[in-house]
Amino acid sequence: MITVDDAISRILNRAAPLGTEQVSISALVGRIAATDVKAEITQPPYAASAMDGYAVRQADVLKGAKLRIIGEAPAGTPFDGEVKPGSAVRIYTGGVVPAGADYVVIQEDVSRDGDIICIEAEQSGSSNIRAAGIDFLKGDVIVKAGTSLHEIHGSICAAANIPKIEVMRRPKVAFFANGDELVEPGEDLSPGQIVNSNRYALSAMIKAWGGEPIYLGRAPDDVTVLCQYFEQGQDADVIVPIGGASVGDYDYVKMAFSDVGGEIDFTKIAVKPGKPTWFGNIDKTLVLGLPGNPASAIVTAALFLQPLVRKLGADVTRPVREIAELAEPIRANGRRELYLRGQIIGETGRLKVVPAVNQDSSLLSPFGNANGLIRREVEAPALNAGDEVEVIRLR
Ligand SMILES: Nc1nc2c(c(=O)[nH]1)N[C@H]1C(S)=C(S)[C@@H](COP(=O)(O)OP(=O)(O)OC[C@H]3O[C@@H](n4cnc5c(N)ncnc54)[C@H](O)[C@@H]3O)O[C@H]1N2
Ligand code: MOO
Repeated sequence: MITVDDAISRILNRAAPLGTEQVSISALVGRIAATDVKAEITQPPYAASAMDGYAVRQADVLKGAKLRIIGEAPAGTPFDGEVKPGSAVRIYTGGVVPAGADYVVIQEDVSRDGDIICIEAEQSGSSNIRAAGIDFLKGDVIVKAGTSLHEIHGSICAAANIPKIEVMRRPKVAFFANGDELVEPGEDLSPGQIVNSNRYALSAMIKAWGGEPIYLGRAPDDVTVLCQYFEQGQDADVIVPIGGASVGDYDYVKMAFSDVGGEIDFTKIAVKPGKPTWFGNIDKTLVLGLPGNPASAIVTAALFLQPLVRKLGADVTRPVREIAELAEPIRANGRRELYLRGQIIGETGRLKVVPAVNQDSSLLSPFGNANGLIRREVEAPALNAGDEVEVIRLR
């Protein structure tokens, strides 16, 4: 058996970031920028009025001054003359500030009589003009390579006149559930059957980590059929078989894996839950086998699949260990690194964690509240409420 840290390094040593692809700016959320993105234009492209009013020369804006309107500059249609002393151009928010003008007096501060305006209020403070380029200049880096792209980046790129950008390719993660006992949610259960629940958490987690989950289906305990599942997954970057990882007479997954030419890297990790987790490759496709017990599948996915998916996608985010205060006492640990499910509450720096009462690796209900894991080293001593532990967030 290898340690958790060894397993993570061995997995990551085999993984290099994948290539890049272009996506429309309407589909960039959650992707990782592959290159620096430089603005194609200056924004705003011209000095623009921030208010509805009159573009004038600042030297003219004295209370009581009368100015003659010589034209208008609505947004989209610049005025092509020049504002000379004593004149004004009717302007609207977003309109191009005409030559000669360096101030916009808001319409609330003037009275108008035909072509003449009179400045009624003392002017001070802002010119109400947005200078060209106050957002960014042509050629500025508006998104750095490696940025995890969020909801607003589409608008930032659009404003910079960029309709498509280069992002890292999403790792394709093909996964299947193994076991004769499995049926899909909503089906009737015959004696001995159990609902295939792992599929849902796995699919959502892979997506959340920036991967593209591809569910291959439910494979029976049959080596020939399992071989077909591995073959179907070979276009993916990673194949994740769930279940059949252990040593039972019906745990056929690794048999099928070697029948299709798979090479094992390791077969067991000193971790609880998740001991039967195994890793290898079929040609260029990495294969990470997870145990079938639901809590084991979820915890091992978070510990081992997450860094793999993120590294393939060039996402530098990794599970972070934080310190939290125990709300309940916990027992001494044994010979495997232990990950207890727990509810992390409070703010960073003052976290508390409440361990789930039952830590059996078949249980899903504790995850209703549990949002994280308590990490316990091999042979760690019993701890009391109030003692500090390391925690890792699941969500
Ligand atoms: N003699 C030994 N027995 C077991 C060992 C061992 O070292 N020696 N390891 C145990 C550990 S630890 C684990 S974890 C389990 C995992 O075994 P498998 O990966 O082979 O998982 P299965 O046997 O296929 O299933 C275990 C359990 O989980 C249920 N299951 C499976 N797939 C799903 C799914 N998609 N959705 C919901 N539930 C699923 C399955 O019905 C079983 O109840 O092995 C121990 N045994
Ligand atoms: O290690 Mo298994 O994953 O405890 O239940």
